[in-house]
Amino acid sequence: GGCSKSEPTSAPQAKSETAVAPQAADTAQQAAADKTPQSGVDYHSFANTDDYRVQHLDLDLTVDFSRKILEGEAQLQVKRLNDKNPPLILDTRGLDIEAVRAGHGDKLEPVKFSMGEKDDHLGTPLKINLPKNATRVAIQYRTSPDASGVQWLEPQQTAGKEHPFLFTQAQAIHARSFVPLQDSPKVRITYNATIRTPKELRAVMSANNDPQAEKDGVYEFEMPQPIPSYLIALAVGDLEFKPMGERTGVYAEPSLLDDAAAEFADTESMLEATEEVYGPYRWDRYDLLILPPSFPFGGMENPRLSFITPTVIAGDKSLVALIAHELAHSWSGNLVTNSSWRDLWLNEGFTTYLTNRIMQNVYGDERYKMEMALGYDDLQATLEDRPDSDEILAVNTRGRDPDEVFSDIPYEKGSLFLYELEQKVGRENFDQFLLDYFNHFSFQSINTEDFVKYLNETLLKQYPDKLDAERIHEWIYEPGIPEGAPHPQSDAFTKLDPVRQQWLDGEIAAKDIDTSNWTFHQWKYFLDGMPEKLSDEQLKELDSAFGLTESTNNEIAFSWLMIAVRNQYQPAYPRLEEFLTSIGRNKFLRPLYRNLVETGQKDLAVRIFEEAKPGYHPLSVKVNSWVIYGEDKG
Ligand SMILES: CC/C=C\C/C=C\C[C@@H](O)/C=C/C=C/C=C\[C@@H](O)CCCC(=O)O
Ligand SMILES: [Zn+2]
Repeated sequence: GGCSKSEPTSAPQAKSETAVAPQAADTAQQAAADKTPQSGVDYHSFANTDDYRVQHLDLDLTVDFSRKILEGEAQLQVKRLNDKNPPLILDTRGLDIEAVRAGHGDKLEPVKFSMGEKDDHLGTPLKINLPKNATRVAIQYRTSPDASGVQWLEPQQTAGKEHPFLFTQAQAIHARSFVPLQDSPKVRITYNATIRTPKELRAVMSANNDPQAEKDGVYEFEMPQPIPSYLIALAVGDLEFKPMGERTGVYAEPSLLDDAAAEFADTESMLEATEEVYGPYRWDRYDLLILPPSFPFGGMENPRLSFITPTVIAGDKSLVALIAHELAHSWSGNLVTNSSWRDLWLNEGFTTYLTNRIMQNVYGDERYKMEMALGYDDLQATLEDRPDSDEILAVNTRGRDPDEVFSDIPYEKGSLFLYELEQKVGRENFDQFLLDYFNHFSFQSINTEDFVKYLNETLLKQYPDKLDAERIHEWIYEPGIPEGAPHPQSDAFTKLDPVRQQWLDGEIAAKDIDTSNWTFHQWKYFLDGMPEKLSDEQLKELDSAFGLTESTNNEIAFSWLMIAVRNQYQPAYPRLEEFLTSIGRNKFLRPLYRNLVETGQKDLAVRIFEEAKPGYHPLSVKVNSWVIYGEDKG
């Protein structure tokens, strides 16, 4: 599968034998990428990024499904930031380092290297003694079968059941489990890759994929824009492509392709709507890759190719806000990036705010208000659930596993903060601010203090009568939500409250409620607002009137199963088991397992989890082990 250098449709380029000269990123982009954040340490990386900055990666990996490993070579182009010449320290986790060479260009000589002490959360530092002035390092290595950032799927875990599948998930600190590098979002690199696969499979990456690439077992990729390591991504499987618009298309297993292309047909409109307000799309194409159901998230914003769960293919476009979210990351997160995981809200709060705006633009005001109101309700639930320290936007992640700190606080509280700014200065003025912000920091990694400094120099200075520095500080550095914060509501929801109450009071039968025009949002609101306890009769009446146990909409099924678990409604338990063993998305798994444990049903949780575990992503095994066993059982 030769893949062209820049245009996704040109003929495969002849492959040179020596290491491909690093593609010079656009110098302005690289200069932006090299800007060291003004402050802030990344506690989740061993890399000595004050001495060296990796600028480019040339990767050459062979995919071995029989041994479940990736093996080959990573060549790093390294920029020296001083003349001290200390060892180059890189992040690894579970990598078997075979040999290391260093030097200039393709004149590389073997050099001494050593593995440091292993850390439970961070993995193992790789220390490399560099010859004076060496700027290129070549590391021969292989990954381990249980690499934390790679899932190897057997054919029966895929839609087609014939071929194996693999995909990587690097966010937050899992790139180091499949590439040795400076695994910190403060470092931005361009990359080229050669991926060698079994001939019947196709490889795709967060790079310039070529849908015409011949399935000959060798695929070449280039990512010419500097990106943080958590956005390096690879998938290999029985993948075909279907275009949806001029710059958008979908990769999926053949049996899913048509449904996925129909479900996400509005992606091009979303792309255009976002560009109109927030500036040009910098990444050439915006394609989607549909993963098998074990994918642990709704989506992952890998540049040029968002990885998407099949659980949002609902048949009615009801769950496409997820696509808007991953697309919006092309501005917030991928173009302007958090320089450490403490600052995740810069990625996710901005992206959640942009998602709501895209949904309003493409699907209208009512849907916008429902999405905002559901987000607000999720935030309230999480604020009750998390310790105060985790409610802070610039959250202290030091010494903690980012996967454990992760919640929807940076998403929904961050978005609500930006919504308040919009309400105070006016939407047009706020959009101008965001446009300027994305342009000012494009291809840079910044931290919370960089953002606050920029806000003080712009919006706060322009509207001193409308904005208050102390309140902004409270939003960012204090737990909870400031007094008087906006509370988004939806008429489509508020009119459901009396209907739900009339049913609960026995004044109306479930079958007499007109649900014919309800969107998934209204179903979710109606079900999530049910009291903690319902009688068996009530549960049976809801289920028989609305067919909830058999709902094919995974969000509706999830809300219903949460009710079924806390009421031990046995008729839904076969569906519960099928749901937990066939889907790997933690947004659904964690609350259901927690609900089972907290309602005295731990034995059932253990039995289902142990049965489902071989099919779960390593991340899902880890985070749900915490929920069920209260510790990391691996
Ligand atoms: C404050 C926490 C700091 C860092 C955590 C960063 C990442 C943690 C990792 O576990 C999650 C990464 C990927 C998330 C991908 C998609 C999410 O935006 C959506 C998750 C919910 C869903 O499934 O829709
Ligand atoms: Zn996101």
